[in-house]
Amino acid sequence: MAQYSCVSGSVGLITLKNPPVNALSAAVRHGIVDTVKRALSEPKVKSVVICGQNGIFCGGADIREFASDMSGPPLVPMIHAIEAANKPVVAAIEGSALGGGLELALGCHYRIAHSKAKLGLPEVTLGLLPAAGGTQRLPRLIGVPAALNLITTGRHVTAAEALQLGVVDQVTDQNTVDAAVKFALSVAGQSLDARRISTYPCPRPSDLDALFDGVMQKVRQSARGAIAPVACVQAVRAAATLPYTQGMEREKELMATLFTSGQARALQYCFFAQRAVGRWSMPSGARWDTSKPRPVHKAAVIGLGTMGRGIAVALAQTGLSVVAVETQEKQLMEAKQAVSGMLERGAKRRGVAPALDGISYSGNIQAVADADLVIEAVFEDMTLKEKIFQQLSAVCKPGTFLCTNTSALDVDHLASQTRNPELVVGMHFFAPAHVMKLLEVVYGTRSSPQAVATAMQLGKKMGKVSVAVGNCRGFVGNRMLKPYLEQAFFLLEEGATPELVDRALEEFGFAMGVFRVSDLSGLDVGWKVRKGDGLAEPEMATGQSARIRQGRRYSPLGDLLCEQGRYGQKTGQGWYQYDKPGGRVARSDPWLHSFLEEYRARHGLVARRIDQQEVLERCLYVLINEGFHILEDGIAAGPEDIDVIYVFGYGWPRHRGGPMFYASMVGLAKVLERLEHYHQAHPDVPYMQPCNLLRRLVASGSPPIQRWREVIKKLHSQL
Ligand SMILES: CCCCCCCC/C=C\C=C\CC(=O)SCCNC(=O)CCNC(=O)[C@H](O)C(C)(C)COP(=O)(O)OP(=O)(O)OC[C@H]1O[C@@H](n2cnc3c(N)ncnc32)[C@H](O)[C@@H]1OP(=O)(O)O
Repeated sequence: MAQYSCVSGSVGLITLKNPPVNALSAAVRHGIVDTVKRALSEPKVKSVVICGQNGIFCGGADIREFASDMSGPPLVPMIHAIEAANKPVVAAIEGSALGGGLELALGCHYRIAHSKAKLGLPEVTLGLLPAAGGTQRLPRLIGVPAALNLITTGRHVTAAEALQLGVVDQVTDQNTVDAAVKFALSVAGQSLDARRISTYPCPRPSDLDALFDGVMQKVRQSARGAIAPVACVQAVRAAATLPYTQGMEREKELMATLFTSGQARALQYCFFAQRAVGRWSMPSGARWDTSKPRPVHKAAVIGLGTMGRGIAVALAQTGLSVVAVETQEKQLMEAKQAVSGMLERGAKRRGVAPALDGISYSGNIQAVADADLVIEAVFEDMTLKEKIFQQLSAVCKPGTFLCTNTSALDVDHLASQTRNPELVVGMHFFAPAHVMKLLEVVYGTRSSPQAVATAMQLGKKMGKVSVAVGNCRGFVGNRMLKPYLEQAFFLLEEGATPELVDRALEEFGFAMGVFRVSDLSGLDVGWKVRKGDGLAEPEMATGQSARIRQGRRYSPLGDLLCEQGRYGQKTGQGWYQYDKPGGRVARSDPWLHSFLEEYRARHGLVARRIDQQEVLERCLYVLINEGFHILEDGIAAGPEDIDVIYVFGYGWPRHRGGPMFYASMVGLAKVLERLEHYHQAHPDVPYMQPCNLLRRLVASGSPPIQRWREVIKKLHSQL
């Protein structure tokens, strides 16, 4: 709703009220229409101020309404009526003015923002465009290049930048509503002819075609198949080339296409999923709202390799006091320099002072004794980690939380090395740890809710999207990755090439296909893991047994490349060739193709034609199938957890909503049918047998993803 009052004798004050972000629900839009009418009709009112309650102007259209009820006054005529008013209307912007919220402000004649306010048109991140005149008014106000930047990226700008761009007229450090009322009094009675943005001519850059062609090319490249950024460029082009009313028609047309697209649904699902993962729960019944985190003032990192350095930087950037420990002297010296450099570069980018003093270094594990929380980040070597956890348990003050940055190892086993297993959790960061947004917080069978709550809160403080998951080999992300990678190897055995597989995945929207990513991260990483699992033994790579390991079909292709010293980008050769070790441009490698042909001949395999559809179905559906197993096992509490992990940690295209959402869009019955088909065609290929939960969901009529938790709950209660 919107509340109306008359203040300072002649100012109509309209306050938007819809906690927590004053989204423009039908009730709020009704409220605005009614209160604006009232303010304009009351003779004593000479000017109007629109503000939002609780320190936030408006978070935009109510996204929840998009999936249900779109009745109520539409935004476009509502904003038009404000702009057409014959009394000055001033927007008092505190907190955020985003999306429809900023479009409402652009319909006002003046905008005054608090210095801490953030403004933006983030619709593109929801698969939409600013369709309440935003694509037509903003370029008229701030010019085409700046408007294109804001609308196609959806980035939020500070009040200072908004002032510099000309989005707002004034920035204040004082009470924004008071400042706006004072301003409204000062402009009462003045002509509004020059204040209606829709009447401005759109500044037309001389190189208009070149500008739009260049932007469109860039946008298409980075959009990776997302359609909203492209539509945003088309809408701004309409502003630059058409009269306002025709531009508005074009905006509406483009919005209609986006609005009904699966991409908008996927991106809006992601928006809510990202928030839902914060409301974590554990099978024990412990939950986010009943588990209190303990404050962390001092944190420590053990091991300053690539991961440890990134974690130390991310911790220091939160303002915590950090102790960084590395027992190898040379590595410690190098790490000190590297961490300082990373902190300095990060601070420069953010325009703040580097947190160099917040971090101290030591070669001795004793230095972590008074830390509130320690993150172990040494090599993935269980024996080494066991030793460190035994030492930490002896050295640390009582109550210190002990976390491991393992990407796959058993958190319960590490906890069993300590005196207080309830204080142990996994904190699985993704490389580079100071950049990547994802954090898997892994609870073991004995982890206390407080330990989980503390790790989740610390993750949030570090700017991470933290997802609480159960303990199993590979947790959620890497457990699902395994069948995906294996499937890609099997496809090569059957006749595919790395180029074909990668092209299919990149056209689907991944930034890089599976083989390019493997080359980038280093083929030796997986090789080491497979060796640790007793799979990649060189003597096994010949004869009949080469393709059967531990009683299961296995492809040794990755191991064979590593035996040749082909570790990927860093050695200049892997699934592709590079111009030099460390080179970035991947080229098709004739050696690799001959190697694959020889391999197939040696094993009596006849190459067949494989199309992109098969690549996608086999790689993605086995990954999804494992996701269903993870839900069935209770390792992830809901599909949102899996989807957030894949979008933020594994480059899954956001506009496809994450693997589980994608499955729901494809149709669960179809996913089941294709898995059954491939399982029958390749009975020895692991991971293709459809999961029980998937069958169960299909049998219950393929309910929408929001209702899967009910089916899972029922399934668990029957076990
Ligand atoms: C043929 C069909 C044609 C259709 C024509 C339609 C014409 C429509 C015309 C115009 C359309 C305009 C589009 C929009 O305006 S889309 C919305 C754009 N706005 C945003 O993207 C902002 C989203 N919100 C945020 O970025 C943040 O929430 C922020 C406002 C910065 C506050 O952040 P923070 O303090 O961290 O709080 P949370 O993010 O945790 O949010 C708190 C809860 O509020 C819920 N929320 C937030 N924004 C919205 C919203 N716009 N609508 C509904 N709900 C919202 C959020 O989900 C949190 O709740 P919960 O935890 O329960 O999920």
